[in-house]
Amino acid sequence: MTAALEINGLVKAYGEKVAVDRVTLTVPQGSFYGLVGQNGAGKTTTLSMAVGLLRPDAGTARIFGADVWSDPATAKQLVGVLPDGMAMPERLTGREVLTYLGLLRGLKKEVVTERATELLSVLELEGAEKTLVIEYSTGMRKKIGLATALLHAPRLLVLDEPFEAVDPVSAATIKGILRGFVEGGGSIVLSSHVMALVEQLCDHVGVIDKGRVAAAGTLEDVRGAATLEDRFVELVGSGSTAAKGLSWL
Ligand SMILES: Nc1ncnc2c1ncn2[C@@H]1O[C@H](COP(=O)(O)OP(=O)(O)OP(=O)(O)O)[C@@H](O)[C@H]1O
Repeated sequence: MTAALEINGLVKAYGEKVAVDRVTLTVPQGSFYGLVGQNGAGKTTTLSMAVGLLRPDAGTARIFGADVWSDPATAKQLVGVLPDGMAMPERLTGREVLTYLGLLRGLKKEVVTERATELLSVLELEGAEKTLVIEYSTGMRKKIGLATALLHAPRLLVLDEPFEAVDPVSAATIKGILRGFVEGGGSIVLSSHVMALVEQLCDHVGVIDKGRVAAAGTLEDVRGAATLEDRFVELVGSGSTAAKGLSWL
């Protein structure tokens, strides 16, 4: 079966700094894939290249077999993306953003209106329907970003830290939406720092450390008999060093 997302040998350097160093990962269809790594490990850079937002120095990314760079129209129709620090038209209301992006995606006006109403309601943004995005809180921005990712009913969702700054009630709603999406045959890749969340939601996990894949596979294979957090610290960390400083505190 064709993978939902297949990235092969992705490389990205910013000047001397190699942010992503030959990253190869396969996200099987129907899987809920968690990408974890420390701050600056290269998750956002990897995901940006995987969905065609950032051109790699080397390597390929395919979404259901469609190359993101040589066949972007096919690839981008199949994917919904929540980028990190999403740039949005800030002087539009949430509904206007959804309408604008839905029409750009080629959806019919009635379909956009119906889906926008439903998304704003499910994500509890109806109250902010008439508010400009520039006035949204960080969590509300995540939610409207998620709504834009879902609007065209993609087969793959790529979500960069979707739960960051989202309150627990909204997080529970989003978890429900994402689980339902996978149960309905969709595939998801999300990045997160929260191991418990990845353990709770995901069936596959990839650990990125200093731009490289430190481990990848099913959740069971990666964590073994340990918790994901213990395994993660074992793979990437020297966690105790932080505690040695700050003697003045
Ligand atoms: N536009 C840029 N210019 C220069 N360096 C960059 C740029 N974007 C990212 N980097 C560097 O590339 C590395 C990987 O960053 P990236 O944002 O991909 O990490 P991350 O795993 O998503 O981190 P976090 O968990 O903190 O969001 C970091 O060292 C970062 O400083």
